[in-house]
Amino acid sequence: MAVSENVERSAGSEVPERPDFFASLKLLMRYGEGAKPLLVLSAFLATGAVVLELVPIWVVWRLVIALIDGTASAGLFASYALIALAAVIAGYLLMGLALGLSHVAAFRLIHALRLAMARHLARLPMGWFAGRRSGGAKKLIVDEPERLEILVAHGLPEGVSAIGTWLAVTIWLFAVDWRMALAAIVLAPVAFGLMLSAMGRTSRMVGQYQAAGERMNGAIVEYLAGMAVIKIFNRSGESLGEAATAVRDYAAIETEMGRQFVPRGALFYTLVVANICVILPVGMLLMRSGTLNLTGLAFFVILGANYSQPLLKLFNLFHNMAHISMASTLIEDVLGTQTQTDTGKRIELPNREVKFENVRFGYDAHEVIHDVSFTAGDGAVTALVGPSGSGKSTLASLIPRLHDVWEGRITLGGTDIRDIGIDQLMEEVAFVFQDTFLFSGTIAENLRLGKAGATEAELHAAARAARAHAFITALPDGYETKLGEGGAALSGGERQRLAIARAILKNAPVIVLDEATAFADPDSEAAIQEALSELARDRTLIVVAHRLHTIMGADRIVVLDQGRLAETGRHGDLVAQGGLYARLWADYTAAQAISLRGNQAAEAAQ
Ligand SMILES: Nc1ncnc2c1ncn2[C@@H]1O[C@H](COP(=O)(O)OP(=O)(O)OP(=O)(O)O)[C@@H](O)[C@H]1O
Repeated sequence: MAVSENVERSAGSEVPERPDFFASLKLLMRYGEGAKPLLVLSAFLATGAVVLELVPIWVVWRLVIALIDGTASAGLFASYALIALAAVIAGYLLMGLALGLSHVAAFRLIHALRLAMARHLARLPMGWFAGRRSGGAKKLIVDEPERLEILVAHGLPEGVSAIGTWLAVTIWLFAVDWRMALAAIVLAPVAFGLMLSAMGRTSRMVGQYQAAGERMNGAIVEYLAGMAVIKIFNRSGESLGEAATAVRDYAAIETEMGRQFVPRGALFYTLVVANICVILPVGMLLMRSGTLNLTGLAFFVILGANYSQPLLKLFNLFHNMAHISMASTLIEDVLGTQTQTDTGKRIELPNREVKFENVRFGYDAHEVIHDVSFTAGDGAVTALVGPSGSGKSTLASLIPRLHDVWEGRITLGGTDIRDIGIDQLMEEVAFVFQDTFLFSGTIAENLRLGKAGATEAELHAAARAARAHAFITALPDGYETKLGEGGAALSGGERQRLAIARAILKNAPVIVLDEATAFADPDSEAAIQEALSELARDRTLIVVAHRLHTIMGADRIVVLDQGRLAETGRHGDLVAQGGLYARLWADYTAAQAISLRGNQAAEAAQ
């Protein structure tokens, strides 16, 4: 039990409170295979560029010395000007090249991360998805890796070169005069201390910021997705209110983070370039004492006052570091979430009998399936029935391992489904959902999800068997008709028949069918029943049944009551027993009679 339970429980949508400042580096080491050499080269080139940026400052210093010495001439000025110009142009080119490389490296890393996340997500338990609003999950997978761009494309080359150059020049300054060098660098630790404290303050809020961002994305996606219901109930004001509040909360946190960062951040900015205020008085004192000459002072005034400038390039990086680290922490969390176990084994199965043995399962800590055992015979039709919320859909979802059982086991042909490789299990079991999901794309593309590379003849045969061919060919573009997102252009019955055609194409020996609760019209329902009979032929069919007349001929009916097995048997025997099924049947036939009378009354009125 422990493993699956942990998988389900670790799958929630918790946002960590604080970021891990080393998370980005860990991701880069693990997923940056194609990016690392480019980054090293880029940092190298960027260091060259920053060194070249210092050349004009050195040139000014040399000219000042020449002026002091009285050796300055027009030729000297011209040649130094040329050196400065060449350095500026070369620096510009090197920096361009460095940034070009670092951007390619960033895109490679982001690409590798997205791919790794997409692969990983496909193997996560469904509980992970259920715990998130779709907008929040989209933000996590699409937006968060993007944040690494600032770090990799700008932060690393500019940061490494800035710190490298700063250190090299610091050593140079100390080599010339250690007292003046101390005066030049004394403010730097204070500036960095302030910056670290600013980062610490923002990092404390970044968990809230992230959660607010997920809430905002979720609220907006839900607002747009629920537009039809909102309009019907004329509730646009209130629903917009919820989305608007989420946006305001997000903006408020962002503003507060800015307020926390800016005072210290601005002071960092000021102190980094303020060392001239220390260099000048210390230099004057040393000159007075006769231990520093004018050229020495000029050196520190010109070079010492400017050499911290490259560190300003880190400002933007520092400002964003909490967000970048949080994004990396979240990505690490996703990639570290335990996936479903997969033995990868292919097992020769003697038959396709599905057996539940003392199965327990629940969501979060709440158990909803209690010790259920039954057998769905090979090639037989087994129906799961029970009052709403009794656990029918949950039980069905355990067969293709949308979730793993907590206790007990489910076997297919005598083998625990967790021992069968996921690829094989997916070939063995087709699942037709109650809410049929159709991707935006053509009908043919949607059908081919059942069998990649299926020929046109195969598509048509499956669609005919699913009683879908006629309505497909009646569409203007036939099988090439494009469906809107989620297949919005088709009726519920048509979507269900496409899903059945897809399952027929897949030709899996076990079909799990979560029967749709309502269909648009009796014609459509009759067509679906025919399609289902085709689908069930020679296959093990497990159907979650809502309309009991459709399963009167089932080989076995499994009746659930609040997650427990209440009774099993065939329709006639169960009705005769007078238990829960008999009551459900009585309610169902009474409801049918009422709707029949309603229809007759409507017809009579016409
Ligand atoms: N993703 C989920 N997270 C938490 N609880 C869930 C989830 N899905 C279902 N449940 C709960 O599990 C129990 C069984 O639900 P399930 O949907 O399996 O019942 P059902 O018999 O199929 O219901 P219906 O006939 O209304 O579709 C219910 O109490 C339900 O609230």
